[in-house]
Amino acid sequence: MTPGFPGFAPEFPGVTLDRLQAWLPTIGRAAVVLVAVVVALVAVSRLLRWKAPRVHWYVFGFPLLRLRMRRSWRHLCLNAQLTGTDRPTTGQLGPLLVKGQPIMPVLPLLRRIRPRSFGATAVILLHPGQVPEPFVNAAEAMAHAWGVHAVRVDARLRGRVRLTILTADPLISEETEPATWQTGPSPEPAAVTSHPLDAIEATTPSAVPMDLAAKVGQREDGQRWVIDLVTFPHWLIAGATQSGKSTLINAAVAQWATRPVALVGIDCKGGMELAPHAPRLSALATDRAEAADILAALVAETQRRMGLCRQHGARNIWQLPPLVRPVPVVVIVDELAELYLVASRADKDEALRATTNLLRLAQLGAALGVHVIVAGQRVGSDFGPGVTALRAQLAGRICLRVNDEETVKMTLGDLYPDAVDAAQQIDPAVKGIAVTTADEAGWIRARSVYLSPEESAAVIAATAHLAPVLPGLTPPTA
Ligand SMILES: Nc1ncnc2c1ncn2[C@@H]1O[C@H](COP(=O)(O)OP(=O)(O)OP(=O)(O)O)[C@@H](O)[C@H]1O
Repeated sequence: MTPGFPGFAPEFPGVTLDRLQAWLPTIGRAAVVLVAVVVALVAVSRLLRWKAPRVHWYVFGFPLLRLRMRRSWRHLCLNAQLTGTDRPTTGQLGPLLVKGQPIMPVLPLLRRIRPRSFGATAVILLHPGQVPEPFVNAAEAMAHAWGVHAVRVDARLRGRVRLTILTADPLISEETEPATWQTGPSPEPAAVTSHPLDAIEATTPSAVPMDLAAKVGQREDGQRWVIDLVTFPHWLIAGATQSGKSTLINAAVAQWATRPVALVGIDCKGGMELAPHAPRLSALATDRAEAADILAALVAETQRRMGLCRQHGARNIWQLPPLVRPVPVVVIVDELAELYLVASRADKDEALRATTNLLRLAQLGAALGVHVIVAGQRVGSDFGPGVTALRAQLAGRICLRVNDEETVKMTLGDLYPDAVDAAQQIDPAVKGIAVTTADEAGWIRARSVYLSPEESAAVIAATAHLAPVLPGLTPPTA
């Protein structure tokens, strides 16, 4: 019998000292190869991360994230109370009815983890009896467990929730967007999108609204940030001073200015913000008395459009024959509070007239091609009951950094309660970041493009001749 290695003999029969000595070079070579492979992988990973971050993400980052998600799923569900049960939580024990926590909780299924350029997406299948709310509340816990920047939970589908996993904050980057799309597409009104009103009753192919989408920045999921007046006819923009409100409005105006659209400015801070757009505006109010007059004239114009639609049996201006169809009007109100503030009896009447007409425009305007963009540093219930009625009409919401919780809640809380936290966490050091309405995603973070005052002025100068004249309104003297 071959002399055995005493310690090994019982556990590894056949492994002898001689054999072990014979294997040593092979084991050594295998170890060297293994170390070389690991070193090479680390080097390739670092190089890719530096030179081609996207390839690095697909080759290394995403498989590691998926592994982390799968491994932590059980603990995450247990700790964040995301589990369901396949047994009733109440039962009978002798004469007693007992209620308790399930000993064998059932995990919701984490499925379809797919790589995306911004991170990943996944779907969670809910068990019967589960609701999406705990998953929405657990978004922060998921982000921590998986070591990612943020997890967005979309709970609008039945029986499942969709996760958007962002590995890093794509909005914090030194790079600026190329100027080609900052200043808008060509002024041809040919580009069209479907209009929600046409789904109700479409008449002729020409009854399609003009493209009223302004590309104003980048969303955190990598898509363009678009303010589309066809999808959401009216918008509320809240942002503290120096948060990037004017820059955002400039970016939108630069896009609408290139199309046959009438732009009207209401800037009761003496026209300081909107005056640079004056050459392209069809009217500009610089105080509340002027604002009340302009808004009254626009209500009259809205009523005229109503009559026109009635006469032609149309449900919106896009169904009118092209020859009689009026141009869309975008009314930009900068500093909403200035319309509502009241210091005297005379102020009260003027404020009431201005704000009532603004509300009427928001109520009636959508189908008649009159759109309202309302901006302010603060939006509060102390403005009066009219402000919540106005807010109810403004389906598009944008919340830049603001200074008080009430403004965040007023801007987002009624439609997207789970967006309130995200808006409160906007970093004051990074300008132009906002939480915004996003058609298919509910809400999303986004950052506006930076359009310098010179670039903005150049677009206004180049498009000044396109400013339509509206009935009852006088264009501002530039
Ligand atoms: N998207 C952006 N990227 C980079 N810088 C930006 C962006 N948006 C705004 N800024 C910068 O932030 C500063 C404030 O922007 P802006 O004037 O638009 O803010 P605001 O909210 O209108 O302030 P105010 O109410 O005081 O006029 C400006 O210096 C501007 O250059």
